[in-house]
Amino acid sequence: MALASGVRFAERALLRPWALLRGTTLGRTEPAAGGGGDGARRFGSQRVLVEPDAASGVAVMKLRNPPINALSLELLTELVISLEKLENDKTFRGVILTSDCPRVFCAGLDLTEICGRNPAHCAEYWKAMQELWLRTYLSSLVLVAAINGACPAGGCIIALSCDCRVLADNPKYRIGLNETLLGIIAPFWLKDTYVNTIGHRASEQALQLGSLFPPAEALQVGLVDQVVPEDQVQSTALSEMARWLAVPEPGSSQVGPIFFRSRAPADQEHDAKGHRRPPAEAARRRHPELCQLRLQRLHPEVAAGVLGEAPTEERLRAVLPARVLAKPILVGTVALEDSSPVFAHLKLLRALCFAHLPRRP
Ligand SMILES: CC/C=C\CC(=O)SCCNC(=O)CCNC(=O)[C@H](O)C(C)(C)COP(=O)(O)OP(=O)(O)OC[C@H]1O[C@@H](n2cnc3c(N)ncnc32)[C@H](O)[C@@H]1OP(=O)(O)O
Repeated sequence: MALASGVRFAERALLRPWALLRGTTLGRTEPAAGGGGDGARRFGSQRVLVEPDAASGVAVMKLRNPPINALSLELLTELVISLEKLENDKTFRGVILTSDCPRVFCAGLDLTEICGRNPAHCAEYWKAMQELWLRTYLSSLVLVAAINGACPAGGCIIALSCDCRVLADNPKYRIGLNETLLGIIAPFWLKDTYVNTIGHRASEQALQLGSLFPPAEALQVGLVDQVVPEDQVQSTALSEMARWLAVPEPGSSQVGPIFFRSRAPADQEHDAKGHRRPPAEAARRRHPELCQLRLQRLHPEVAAGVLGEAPTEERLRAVLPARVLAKPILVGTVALEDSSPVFAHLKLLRALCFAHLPRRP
């Protein structure tokens, strides 16, 4: 009986997906029907505005770090805290990520957090960036990116870690991993996600060329799932969310991680008997290094001594404590062109990645 009514509910939801999301709008918050208004209360922080709707179990999270939503340390931290709060509240099953700044979804890393800053600050910053990735990539919530502006580099990283991407049809809103053009090579965990999303050859080309795709091309290559007129981005994101959440329990609470990682190799997704692994475990198998990051801290020796001097693997090995070196750590995640004076200080990133990311088994 319960099963039958659940199926009927799902059918209704598929026919009218937005019905699941009554009370939720973007840009304003309507009282949740029958919810006593509790779901309509906004919360958040200075740079992240959260519009929760308890009735639908969906929250809209808006990045609000004008003018371009650069990922400052504060924004990264506030995003992680907001996501954690929603994840810990079992009322919520989905989050729509969008921008509160006109024309820009997110400009990526805040380069002022890296250029000319001391190693300790860079270490803290890079760790925060990785934490955000972990929080989104391994999230048990369904994440939909409502991309209502330009979405380069770190902005694209956030979008890629979502289950679904809806992009506004504006030729100025380009999306992609353009790090190469800044002299940065994307970390391998990012490369893997690109490959999972748009395929091997397309990723190879896009990463090497630092391509930023206009909407039509982004859709064609599979980087986004929908391109819609700008004024329909939010409503489309809500419809997409409803579609994902319409999957009946218990699957629906895990549908994001399962779908997101379903393109991982079968041996990561299934055990020896062919049974599907829980999504979190599959993710950990696919990206063990991401999970280890939680346990690792940048060692003071690294922060203090090596970073500013164009570190090499050998020099890092000479400095790092033996227990860290028990696992080889060279991943070559970020390489930088010394010839670029603007980004000269970004060479710090290289050491940070070395220090944080163990080699893949
Ligand atoms: C492993 C590595 C992982 C990630 C790597 C990264 O994320 S590196 C960052 C890469 N980001 C970019 O390449 C984006 C560069 N910015 C842009 O393309 C444009 O600024 C953008 C986002 C399309 C917005 O264009 P718009 O015309 O609206 O603004 P404008 O270019 O005039 O910029 C306004 C001011 O913001 C400053 N700024 C731009 N990007 C960044 C940034 N990433 N970090 C810090 N500051 C940034 C820009 O210089 C302007 O400053 P102002 O003082 O007003 O001149």
